[in-house]
Amino acid sequence: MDWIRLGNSGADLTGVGGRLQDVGPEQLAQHCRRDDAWLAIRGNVYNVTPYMNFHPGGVEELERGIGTDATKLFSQVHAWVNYDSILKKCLVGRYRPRSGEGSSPTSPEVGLGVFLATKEEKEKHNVGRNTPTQPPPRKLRYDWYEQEERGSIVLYCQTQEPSVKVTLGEDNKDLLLLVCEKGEIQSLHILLENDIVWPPRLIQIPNSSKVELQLKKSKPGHWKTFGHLLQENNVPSTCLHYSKMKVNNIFSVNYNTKILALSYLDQTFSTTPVGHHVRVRNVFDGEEIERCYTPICKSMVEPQSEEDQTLIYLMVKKYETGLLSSWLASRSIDDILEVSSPEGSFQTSCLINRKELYLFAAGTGFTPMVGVINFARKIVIGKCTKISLTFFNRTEKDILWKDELERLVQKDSRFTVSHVLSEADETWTGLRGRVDGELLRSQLPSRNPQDEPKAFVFVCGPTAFTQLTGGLLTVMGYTNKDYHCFQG
Ligand code: HEM
Repeated sequence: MDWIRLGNSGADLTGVGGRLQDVGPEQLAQHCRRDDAWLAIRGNVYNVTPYMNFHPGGVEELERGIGTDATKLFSQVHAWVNYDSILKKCLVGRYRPRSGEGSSPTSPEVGLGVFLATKEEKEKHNVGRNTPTQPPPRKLRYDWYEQEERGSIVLYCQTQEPSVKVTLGEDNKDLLLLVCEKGEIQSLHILLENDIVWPPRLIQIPNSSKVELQLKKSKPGHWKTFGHLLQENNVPSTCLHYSKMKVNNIFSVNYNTKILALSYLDQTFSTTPVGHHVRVRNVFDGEEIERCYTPICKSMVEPQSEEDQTLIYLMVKKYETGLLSSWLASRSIDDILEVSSPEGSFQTSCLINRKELYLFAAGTGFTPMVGVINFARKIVIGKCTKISLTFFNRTEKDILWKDELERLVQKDSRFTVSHVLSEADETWTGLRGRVDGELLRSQLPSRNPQDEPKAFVFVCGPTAFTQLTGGLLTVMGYTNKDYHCFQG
């Protein structure tokens, strides 16, 4: 709490005035003292000087990483720690290893979190400007083809699950596409040849890094061209950007949990990569409080409608002592919320050749599993043959989406669910207890280091649950390449 308070105090925790900059290895190495300590984790450089005395593992431990790219060390010790959230006020900029090793350098204005900024903001900040010393930016490759009723823009991305934001102007012709991946935002701003109908449909082609945006023409017919390109940009991105979103619909899940369907205020929608989360923030008595939520889908069984795609679904559990969660759970339709762009470190590439997925979730730690299950079910090449969810809750009425999970079991024979209750009543015939070695061994085969790895494990829940499960997995022979812990 003291650390959060310090972050909200307005003090400059970056030590450099908050202006984001590129940092190379030499500059990073100069900040290697307890009273002037920077370190890099997953491409971002943080000033950890003010965090030293707050680090739960102690000053000496944190000192082992300072002045260096501490990504490996950090992951070895506690890959599950949500460093980007804890250190967000300490962000100095992007880590730029020697030329050839990393991506292109940054111009100062790029840290403006343009991914979810409006076109006006983008123009105002001229985010695409490059200084003459910069190498040419990697451009987003795309293709276009059409049929009588529809046109399609195919984007060739770098990863399988990029974050994509689509905005259509009021004239229904002015189309802005923003693709955010690997710390960069690539944009295409197109004035289409003719009007289209909102919303377009975004399809992530399974097993490929291609994304297809299907545009429904307002009037069927042949277009000579797809329109003309107004601007294309590539800018590094390090910051979150908050957008105002409206509560479009509310669905009850159980006695203390709801699903809020949120929409942008204009013709915009965005996708969240698997396992990534957004933040919702609000100010209470002058203090800003935020909480992370992993967007889910409306249903794991029913196909997604075009409208569903334009909405962000958040499963919100009301915690009696949680200021933000109680506030969020009491929102009504048409209320406005502030929601961040997606963030997270999970990459679906770790699932390549893993045919069996074992998911261990406790309480709302279930929400990242929804995206993982949906993604795994879509894999065509190197298909998953087993998706096993072990879901820990206190009582039967706490189980989230119990019916939906049952429906999925009926629909997809690869999917199984085992519920484990810690405070079950006498009528409960399923598993009881908390996570321990015996329970884990009953749900998951041990990993033989001689065998080709075929299983991948996901864990999400409260910190104690995640830590304990992570430790038990290690005992069962799983290495940190075989499992991923989402922050609970
Ligand atoms: C890179 C060098 C780092 C090292 C060697 C290191 C080491 C450690 C160690 C040994 C612990 C104690 C684990 C235990 O008591 O079981 C710990 C805990 C912790 N560290 Fe770090 N740490 C590093 C960086 C960081 C950074 C940059 C952050 C910040 C965001 C951080 C946040 C935490 C947190 C939140 C815990 C408590 C974890 C928990 O209880 O699950 N650490 N660290």
